[in-house]
Amino acid sequence: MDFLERIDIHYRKQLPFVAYSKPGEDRVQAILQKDDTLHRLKSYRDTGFILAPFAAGHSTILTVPDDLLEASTRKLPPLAPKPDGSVPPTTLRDKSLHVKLVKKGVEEIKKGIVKKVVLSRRMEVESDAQPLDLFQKLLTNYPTAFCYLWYHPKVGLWLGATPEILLRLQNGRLTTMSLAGTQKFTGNATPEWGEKELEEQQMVTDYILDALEGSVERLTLSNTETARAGGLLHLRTKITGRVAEGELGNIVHALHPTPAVCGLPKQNAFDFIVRNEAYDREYYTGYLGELNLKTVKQRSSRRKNQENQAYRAIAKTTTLYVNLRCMQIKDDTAFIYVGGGITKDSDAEREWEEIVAKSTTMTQVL
Ligand SMILES: C=C(O[C@H]1C=CC=C(C(=O)O)[C@@H]1O)C(=O)O
Repeated sequence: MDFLERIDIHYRKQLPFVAYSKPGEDRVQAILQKDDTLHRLKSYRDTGFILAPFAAGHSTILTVPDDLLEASTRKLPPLAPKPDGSVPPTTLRDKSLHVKLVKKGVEEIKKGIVKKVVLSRRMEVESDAQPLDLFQKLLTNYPTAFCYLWYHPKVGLWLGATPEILLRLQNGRLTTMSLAGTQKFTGNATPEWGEKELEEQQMVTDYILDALEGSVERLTLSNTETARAGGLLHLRTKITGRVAEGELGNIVHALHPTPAVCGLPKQNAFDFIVRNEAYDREYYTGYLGELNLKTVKQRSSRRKNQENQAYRAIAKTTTLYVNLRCMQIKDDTAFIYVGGGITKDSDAEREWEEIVAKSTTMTQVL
């Protein structure tokens, strides 16, 4: 039985699982939990796959690695999106509400209450697509993103293709990134950036450095570069350092939510978001990924089994991604979550266009 079939059977039995592919890797992995217990994360020493919300109103969920699967993405049948399948699910009402929200955010900045705030919305599209087909399209379309399909019968079904890593920790070496600023990719992978985007991204870099100082040694920054994410480009600076044993939870809490998804100062931006966005972000702009897991091949000698290799955890690696460019599927509706960083120089119309462009990462596969 192949990788997709096994996941499909698990999903039909309404049992929790997550299937995912890391940026640039040509393999897809899955963690299957054998029963439908809702495990909440107790400690950052736990092992499994976590899905954490933006705000504390929802739980951080741990998918327990009862069964681990892996396959080569090259062996999965590629599913390309429909060429005309990128109509953004927007209405005039959506637009006017978002423009109003952004203008309110800019006023808040002018009053000096916040310096930056990330404002988002949830768009709805009718869809009867099969989650596994959507996941395959994500894999085909966004090989440089972290693509995932996450399911728990007591929580719901989420999927996405995010360009942003929250952190990676392996053998005491920490990697994170400051990712912000957006423009459409129009063929030039190294375009000019405006002041607004440069400033917006610098704020994220400064925040991360400040948050990590004290708990991370030998902090090092890469040059700031342009990173492509589907049809979009962002500014990215990679940050690395050394971390002592047992610091993971503190580092996650110091980083999340970064100004790439919340704002500055953090608490004021957070309060503004909760009071004004008028919907619940749930797991959008939260984070997800492997916690203290390292998978190592136990090669099967039987050839027909080679797609479904079994794995066991032997060393501790944590790789968490920020849950961006994602959607939640409920019955026949896909809820697409998108947002953008607002600074004093934001133009509300342009901010609207930016989130419409971001929404096409998901609408293209629907
Ligand atoms: C909040 C989102 O993107 C963040 C990450 C990269 C660029 C962003 C921006 O340019 O605003 C956002 O900070 C989103 O995609 O919903």
